[in-house]
Amino acid sequence: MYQVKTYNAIAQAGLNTFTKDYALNQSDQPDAYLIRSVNLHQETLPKSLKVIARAGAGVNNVPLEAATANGTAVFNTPGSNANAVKELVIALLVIASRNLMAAASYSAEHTEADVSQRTEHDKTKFNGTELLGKTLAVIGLGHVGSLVANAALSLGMNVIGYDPYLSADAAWNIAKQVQRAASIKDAVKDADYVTVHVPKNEDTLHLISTTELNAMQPGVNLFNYSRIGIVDNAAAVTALNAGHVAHYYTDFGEPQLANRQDVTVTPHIGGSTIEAEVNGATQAAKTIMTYLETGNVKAAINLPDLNVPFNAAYRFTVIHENVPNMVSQITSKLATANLNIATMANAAKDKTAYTIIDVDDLDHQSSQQLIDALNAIPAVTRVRLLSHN
Ligand SMILES: NC(=O)C1=CN([C@@H]2O[C@H](COP(=O)(O)OP(=O)(O)OC[C@H]3O[C@@H](n4cnc5c(N)ncnc54)[C@H](O)[C@@H]3O)[C@@H](O)[C@H]2O)C=CC1
Ligand SMILES: O=C(O)C(=O)COP(=O)(O)O
Repeated sequence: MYQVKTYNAIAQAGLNTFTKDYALNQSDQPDAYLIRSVNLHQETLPKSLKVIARAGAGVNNVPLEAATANGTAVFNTPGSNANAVKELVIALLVIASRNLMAAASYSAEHTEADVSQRTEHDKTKFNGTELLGKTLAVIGLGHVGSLVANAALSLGMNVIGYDPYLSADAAWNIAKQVQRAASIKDAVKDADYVTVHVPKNEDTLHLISTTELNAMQPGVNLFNYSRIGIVDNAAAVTALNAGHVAHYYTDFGEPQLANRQDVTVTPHIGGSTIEAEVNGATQAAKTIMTYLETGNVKAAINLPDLNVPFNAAYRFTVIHENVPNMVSQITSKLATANLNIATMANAAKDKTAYTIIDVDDLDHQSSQQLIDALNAIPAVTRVRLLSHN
């Protein structure tokens, strides 16, 4: 039985994906975590933990170095909630252009006596503009940004994108009318609306700060549905106070943003639709099962891709540092145990490497000795022995 520990509200339909070989929240020695936004940075990851699956996109809440050192694979569920974020950002573009928040609050305050005055006479206070023909800058054109860019095009907007690290797969999803900017400043200089869809990491902290805000034209509307800290909120408040930024919409509250007419904070609901939650939880559960049962890896955050059909009787998987002489050390331990290798594959990503070795015969008595010997190789962080049930 595999043990899975869940954090946050995980959609039941996703949890139902687990087969009868999986128990949920029954052990303090879990094989897997299935999480959303819980902050794991202060947690000590148990040695039993082989995999963390984040239902959703951002993994800034996961201590990636500690996970890698623990031999714990980390996955997210790319794209599972991208449509939810896209729809929210498009809604906010419409809200921004029509001054909808202020208009609705104004009408909500009406009394029977002044309803006619408020609905007809005062409507001139809430004239809006149209999105048609306006310019949207999209910073980050991955799963979310590409959908936002394409949807904005279909509303008749001019769309300028900036993403220096765009993957080939992501590029295929972007309509050719999206103009490509060479820098953030170029992307935002003519924009009426600027939206940011990048992961949070040390390179994107304060990606939008004073310099970038000053490069925008007065009256710009700014959207941060990525993460707190990607927009420098202190710089944003200065730009709002100066009237340079007209309105700031974000999914991430902070005291300095509170009680301002020119800031709209939503409570981190970008991915909070029934559909996105089911998609993410289902994808995460499948990822956990594939990794625990086969050791195969596709699109992990901290391990290389390695996909070997599991046809042999037994499989060793070894996570180790990406340093010379590892494969020969590993195979020499198998040779010492008199094991014949049926299939073997190895791949590396950054500082980490991963080796899969399939064998047909294994003497159970000596298998633990072999696992111990492999674990004793200094740069090895995790050894697993898998077999078909
Ligand atoms: N508010 C919410 O509930 C949600 C927030 N998010 C946030 O949005 C982020 C983006 O999500 P996805 O589009 O699904 O991720 P993704 O990984 O598909 O796309 C991110 C894109 O940002 C680009 N990028 C990275 N650094 C950049 C930089 N310095 N400048 C410009 N582009 C850069 C990458 O090349 C990639 O194309 C997530 O990492 C997460 O933090 C995602 C989903 C829901
Ligand atoms: O997927 C993401 O990165 C999100 O921000 C969504 O977070 P959540 O799963 O709603 O806590």
